[in-house]
Order: sequence, then C-alpha cells, then structure tokens
Amino acid sequence: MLNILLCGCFGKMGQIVTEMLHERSDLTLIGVDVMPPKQQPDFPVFRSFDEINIKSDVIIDFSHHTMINALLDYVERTKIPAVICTTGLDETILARIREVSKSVALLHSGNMSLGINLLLKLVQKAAEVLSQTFDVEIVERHHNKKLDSPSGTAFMLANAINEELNNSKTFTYGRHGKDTLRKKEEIGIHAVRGGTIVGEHSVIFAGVDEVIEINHRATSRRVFGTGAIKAAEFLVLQQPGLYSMDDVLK
Ligand SMILES: NC(=O)C1=CN([C@@H]2O[C@H](COP(=O)(O)OP(=O)(O)OC[C@H]3O[C@@H](n4cnc5c(N)ncnc54)[C@H](OP(=O)(O)O)[C@@H]3O)[C@@H](O)[C@H]2O)C=CC1
Ligand SMILES: O=C(O)C1=N[C@H](C(=O)O)C[C@H](O)C1
Repeated sequence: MLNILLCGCFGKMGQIVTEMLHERSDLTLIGVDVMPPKQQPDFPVFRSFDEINIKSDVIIDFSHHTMINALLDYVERTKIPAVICTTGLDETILARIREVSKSVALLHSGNMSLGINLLLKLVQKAAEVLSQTFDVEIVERHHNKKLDSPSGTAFMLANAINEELNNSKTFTYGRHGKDTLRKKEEIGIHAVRGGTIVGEHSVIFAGVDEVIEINHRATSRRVFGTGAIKAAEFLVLQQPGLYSMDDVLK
C-alpha cells in the first residue's frame, strides 16, 4: 500500500489523478492545495506543507511554479521522493531540484506521456540526420486556461534537439515584424492557446522542397495521470538522484 501526497489536488490534473488513485485499491491519497475545496473531499487535505501531519510515501505534484520551493523545503525535511510534473520552472528552481536530488529521489518531467517520451528520441534522430539543411520549428497547442508558455514539453523537445546538435541552436519565441529574416541557428517555438485542447506538439523539419512533421496529440489528461502514477511507483524504490520518464519507461 502506497500513500501518495498529491500537490495541486484541486486543479485540472489534480482532479484527474484523484479519480485515478480512487480506482486503485493499493494506493491511498492525501492532498495539498491553496485552493479551497468546492465540496468536502473524501481524503485529508492540507492548505500548506507546514500543516501536513500525515506521513506519505511519495509525492505527485501538478501545481504551479510558485509552489515548488515550498515543495522542495518539505522534501528536504522529510526525504519523501517527489514526481514534479509542474511546468514553467525557471533555472533557479531547476538548479535547486538538481541539488535536492543529491539527497532524495526526484523526477521532473514536463510531459508524463509515453508518446512524448518516444517523440524526444525520434526528434533527436531526425535532428542528427537533417540538421545541416533543415530548419526546425516547434508548434504547441493547449487549452485557454494554461498559464505558462511555451509549454514544458516544447522546451523538452527543443532542448533534446539542441543537445543532439552540440547546443549550437538558439530559441526564438514566436515571430512578428517587417524585417525578421529567420536565422539558420534558430529553433522557432510557437504557442497556440484556445478552447479545451489537452496538449498537442508538432516538430517541423523544413528543408528545400520537403517537410517532415512529427506530431503528438494528447486526447485525454489521463495519459499524464497514468505516467505520473507509474513514475511515483518507480521512484519510491529508487536511491537519491534525479530521474527522467525515460528511466521509468525503460
Ligand atoms: N508534466 C505533465 O505531463 C503535465 C504537466 N502539467 C502541468 O501541471 C501544472 C498544473 O496543471 P493544471 O492542473 O492544468 O493547472 P490548474 O491551474 O488547473 O491546477 C493547479 C493547482 O495548483 C494550485 N496552486 C497552488 N499554488 C498555486 C499558486 N501559487 N498559483 C496558482 N495555482 C496554485 C491551484 O490552485 P488555484 O487554482 O486556487 O490557484 C490549482 O488547484 C501546470 O504547470 C501544467 O503545465 C499539466 C499536465 C501534464
Ligand atoms: O498545462 C497543461 O495542460 C499541460 N502542460 C504540459 C506542458 O507544459 O508541456 C504537458 C501537457 O502538454 C499539458
């Protein structure tokens, strides 16, 4: 039996993960969220990490970038492993995640789906073969309630391609103007926001007279929930360190 602390339990992803945890008799749940509940939940919920008085085995976080420092304080204090799915994290927080992972098992991924984690490998292969002559552009589409842009997944894809190309690329976010000629070393990253789109990512390799486009479309938030729960079950068995979804899915 694993007791999971769900951070951001009343958010869109928090509600999905709650539903999924309720479907499992071997997993129990406590929650933490700044949002007051609309109705009394059937699991214990705390308004801050300082108030938590029940021990959990592992944390799943789908919250907000401003929550992550408090989460890491709690993790450092309790040594409870954490799966951090929140996106929009700046370099300072990412550096702190790396530091804290020296003493406790952490996993941070901007996308918990199996498909995107395969896509990361496919775009690296495409970049290796095509980079000299093809321009790379990434387009991501999400619902109109998403706070951060570009998406965490778009950054992961751009970083994976750049890593394959010895970090020779710079990122250009959107484009407008009258004399803005595209530079060879750019990776263009474009964010579309509208309606209830769950999450779509296209990586475009555009060459002379031919285009390769690799797409991923999430049609339900449950793919992220499934990945997060799988990651939590994996992480609880690991030594301190920083893990990725690739480690989980191996
Ligand atoms: N890695 C992955 O696969 C995925 C990652 N995500 C990421 O997870 C995060 C949550 O997504 P989603 O559930 O859609 O978002 P929501 O806004 O629906 O939920 C976020 C929850 O966190 C709470 N929260 C805690 N602290 C804060 C704060 N300081 N400011 C704002 N909210 C706070 C919110 O409360 P309140 O509303 O009261 O502010 C809300 O209950 C995002 O960063 C998103 O990009 C989402 C899907 C998949
Ligand atoms: O906020 C979302 O909804 C999502 N966020 C993640 C991201 O920023 O990449 C993953 C997914 O696409 C949904």
